[in-house]
Amino acid sequence: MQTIPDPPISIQSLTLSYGRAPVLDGLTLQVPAGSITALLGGNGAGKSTTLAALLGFERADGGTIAVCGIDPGSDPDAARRQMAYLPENVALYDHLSAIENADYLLALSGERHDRAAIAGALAAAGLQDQAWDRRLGGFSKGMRQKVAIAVALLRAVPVLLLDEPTSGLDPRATADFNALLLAVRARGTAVLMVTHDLLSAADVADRIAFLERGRVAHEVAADGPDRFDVRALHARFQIGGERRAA
Ligand SMILES: Nc1ncnc2c1ncn2[C@@H]1O[C@H](COP(=O)(O)OP(=O)(O)OP(=O)(O)O)[C@@H](O)[C@H]1O
Repeated sequence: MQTIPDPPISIQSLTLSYGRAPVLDGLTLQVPAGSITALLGGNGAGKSTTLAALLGFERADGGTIAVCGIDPGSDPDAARRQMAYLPENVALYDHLSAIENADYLLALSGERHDRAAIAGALAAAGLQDQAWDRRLGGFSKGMRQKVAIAVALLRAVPVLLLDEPTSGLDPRATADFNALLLAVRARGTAVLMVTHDLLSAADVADRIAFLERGRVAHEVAADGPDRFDVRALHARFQIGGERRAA
C-alpha cells in the first residue's frame, strides 16, 4: 500500500447546509489507518451527509475535510481513487455473474485484474466458488456484499466507506461480514461505517462516534470500559434519536 497521510480520513470543524438548514455543524472526526470507526446517530443526524461529503458529492461550507490528504470537495475524482464505497444497497448487475460484476466495477475504477485474481478476492470475501459464475439475480444481500467487498479488496484502497452494511443481514451473515471487515482493517485500511446496528458496531469497531445534529456528541474507544457495555451505549445512542425537519 502507498504511503498515505495518517489519518487517511480527517474532518475538522466541518459545516454543511442544504439551503439554509445546517446539517453538519462543526463535525470533527479522524479515522486512523488500520482502524474501524462506526458512526451512529438518530435519523437525520447527518451520517449519510458525512459520507456524501467524503465522496465529494456534497461540498462543505466551512472547516476542512481530507481523504488521504485530498479535499474531496476540490478534487472528487482524486479522492475517490483512494476510496471504496459500499452503499446500503450495492448496485450490481443481475444479468452478470459475480466475476463479471467484479470485472466491470474494477474497470470503472480504471483497474484490470485477471480471472484468477478476481476469483481469489471472491474467495477471500467468503463467496463460495459455485457462485462465482452464477448470475447475480438470485443472490442474497450478504452475497452481493461479498462481491462488492471483493472489489474493495482488489482495489487495495486506503479508505473504505460503508453505509448500513449489516441492515437486512441475518446474525450469521453479520458475523461473516464483521470478520471480513477485520481482515480489511488488518491490511491497514481506514474503515468508516455508518450504521444503526449498535451490537455490530460494538462487536467490530475500534471507535464508535455518536452523531447528534451534525456533530460528534460522544466518542468511545474499543479499549475503554464502555466497549462491552452495550446498554450504556444504547442509552447514549437514544439521546440522538430525534429526527430533524427535512
Ligand atoms: N439533498 C438534500 N437536500 C436537503 N436536505 C437534505 C438532503 N439530504 C439530506 N437532507 C437533510 O439533512 C439532514 C441529515 O440527513 P442525513 O441523510 O445525512 O441523515 P442520516 O443521519 O444519514 O439519517 P438516517 O439515519 O435517516 O439515514 C436531514 O434533515 C435530511 O432531511
